[in-house]
Amino acid sequence: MIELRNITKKFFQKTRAITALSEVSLTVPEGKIFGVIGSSGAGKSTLIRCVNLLEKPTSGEVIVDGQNLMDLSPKELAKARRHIGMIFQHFNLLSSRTVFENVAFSLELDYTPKAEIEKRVTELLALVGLEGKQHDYPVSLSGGQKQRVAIARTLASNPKVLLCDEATSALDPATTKSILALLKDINKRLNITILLITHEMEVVKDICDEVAVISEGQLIEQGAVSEIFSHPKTALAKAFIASALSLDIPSDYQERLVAEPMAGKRPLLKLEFTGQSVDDPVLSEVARHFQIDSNVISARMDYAGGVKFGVMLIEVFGTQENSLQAIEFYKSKNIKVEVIGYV
Ligand SMILES: Nc1ncnc2c1ncn2[C@@H]1O[C@H](COP(=O)(O)OP(=O)(O)OP(=O)(O)O)[C@@H](O)[C@H]1O
Repeated sequence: MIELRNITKKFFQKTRAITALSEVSLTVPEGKIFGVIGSSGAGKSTLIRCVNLLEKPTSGEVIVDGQNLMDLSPKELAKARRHIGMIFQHFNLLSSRTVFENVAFSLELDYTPKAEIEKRVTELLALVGLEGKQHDYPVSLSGGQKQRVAIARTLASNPKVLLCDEATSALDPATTKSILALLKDINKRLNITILLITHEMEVVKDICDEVAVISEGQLIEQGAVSEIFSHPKTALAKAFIASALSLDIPSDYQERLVAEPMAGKRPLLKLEFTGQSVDDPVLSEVARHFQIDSNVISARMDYAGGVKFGVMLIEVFGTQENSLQAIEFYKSKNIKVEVIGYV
C-alpha cells in the first residue's frame, strides 16, 4: 500500500545542506500497521511527511496504492491525498469549530449534502467513542478526546492509509493505550493501512506488525515486530527494546540490596523473557525440581507480535546450590538471568 524507494531528503540552509533522510526504502503491505522508531532528530517527521509529499523528497519514489505521487500534477496529488489521512501529536483541530464541525470539514469542502454529513459525522463520532460530544468545542476536551476527533475527521474522507505523526506523544499512558486500541480497531475494522512514527517502543509493541529503526536519516534495521524483539541486531534496537521492558527495583529493596552474598540475604534475580524463551511454567518447575521458592517483586509481561516478552524481578528462597541450579535451568529455557544482588 505504501512503498518508499531510495528516499533522500536534503534541507538547504544558507551555507550548508542537511541530509535528513538518506536512501530510505520501506514497504508497508495493505492492512498492516508499520512503525518507524527513532530518537529525536533521526528523521521520523521528515519521513512520514514525505509519504503524502508535505515534504517533497530530493530524490526517490513515493508509491501509495499503486500511484507514484512524484509523477502527479498538483490536482492529481490533491485527489490522491484525500485517501491518505494524517493525525498529529498536537491534534491540529480548528478551535472555532465544534466537534461536529471539525469532523464535517472535509465533507463540506466536498459539497456533501447536509443530511449525508449529519449521518456520516454521527457514525464517525460513535466509531471513535464520542457520542454526545458533537456540540463541544475542542478547548473543553481532554487530549485523548481531541485525538479521537482528529481520527474521526481524517476517517471522514475514507482514507486507505493513515499516517500517525507521534499521535500519542502528548498523552498520558492510560490515554495512549486507549488511542492505540482505537487505531488497531480502525485498522482491523476498516482495513486501513497505518504508518506511524514514534520514539516509544511501547507503541510499537502494542500495535505494530512491522517496525523499522531510523538513525541519522537511515533505516538501520527493519522486520516483523516479533523478529526484532527476539533477535535485535543493532545496539539502538536493543536499547529501544530495553526501554519498553524496563523495571525499577522498589525503593525498600534498593535500600537493602548488597552486591555480594551474605548470611541472611537472598538473591534478587531479574528474569528477561524474549521471543526465544520457552513458554513453560518455569517458576513452578523450579520450585518442584530445586526446592526453590520465589517471591515475585515486580513483573512486566506482555505480548509483541504474538510472542511473549517481559521482565520479572524475583527474590529467591533456597540453598545456594539450589539457587545456582535454578539459574542454570532458567538459562536452559532461553530466559536471560541477571543476579541484581542480595536482599
Ligand atoms: N525544514 C527544515 N529545515 C532544515 N532542517 C530541517 C528541517 N526539518 C527537519 N530538519 C532537520 O532534519 C533532521 C531530521 O528532523 P526530523 O524532524 O525529521 O526528526 P525527528 O526524528 O522527527 O525528530 P523529533 O522527534 O525531534 O521531531 C534534523 O537534523 C532536523 O534539524
